[in-house]
Amino acid sequence: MVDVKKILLVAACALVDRDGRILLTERPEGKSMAGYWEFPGGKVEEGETPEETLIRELREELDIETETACLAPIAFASHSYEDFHLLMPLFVCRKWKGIPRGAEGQSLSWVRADRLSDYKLPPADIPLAAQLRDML
Ligand SMILES: Nc1nc2c([nH]c(=O)n2[C@@H]2O[C@H](COP(=O)(O)OP(=O)(O)OP(=O)(O)O)[C@@H](O)[C@H]2O)c(=O)[nH]1
Repeated sequence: MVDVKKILLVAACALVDRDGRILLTERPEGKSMAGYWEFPGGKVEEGETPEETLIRELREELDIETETACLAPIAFASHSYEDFHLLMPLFVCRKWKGIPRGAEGQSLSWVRADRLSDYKLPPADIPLAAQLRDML
């Protein structure tokens, strides 16, 4: 039988600060891929656009507010994990209100693009880190 994997649509965001550093968040204990550093974001729920997902996730995860006009799509990941195939548009956001904090207890790190590869990234994110390094 052909192995058909479900496509999982996840929206992710590279928040970029005034010094050009990118925010990574650490996946907490108890979640899949705990200890990996990722871009904030999450699954696109039914009826949401990826931009709406990010506005919601950034509020829930980091306690900051942004808007669609501040989200620029720049790349995507297409990666097969064991249980699903991840399709993940990556947006850049340079403008938001508030100071990002780990509202769900997760650790945060502001990272220069050329240091992203020092972090343990999910396999899907490795090509994205290289693209960000070239683009930012
Ligand atoms: N947010 C985010 N998810 C990523 C990235 N890279 C990557 O492979 N993923 C994967 O995308 C999937 C969906 O992310 P999620 O944050 O909504 O999922 P989760 O495991 O927290 O699910 P849950 O909310 O049901 O507990 C996870 O399997 C996650 O590992 C990334 O850079 N950011």
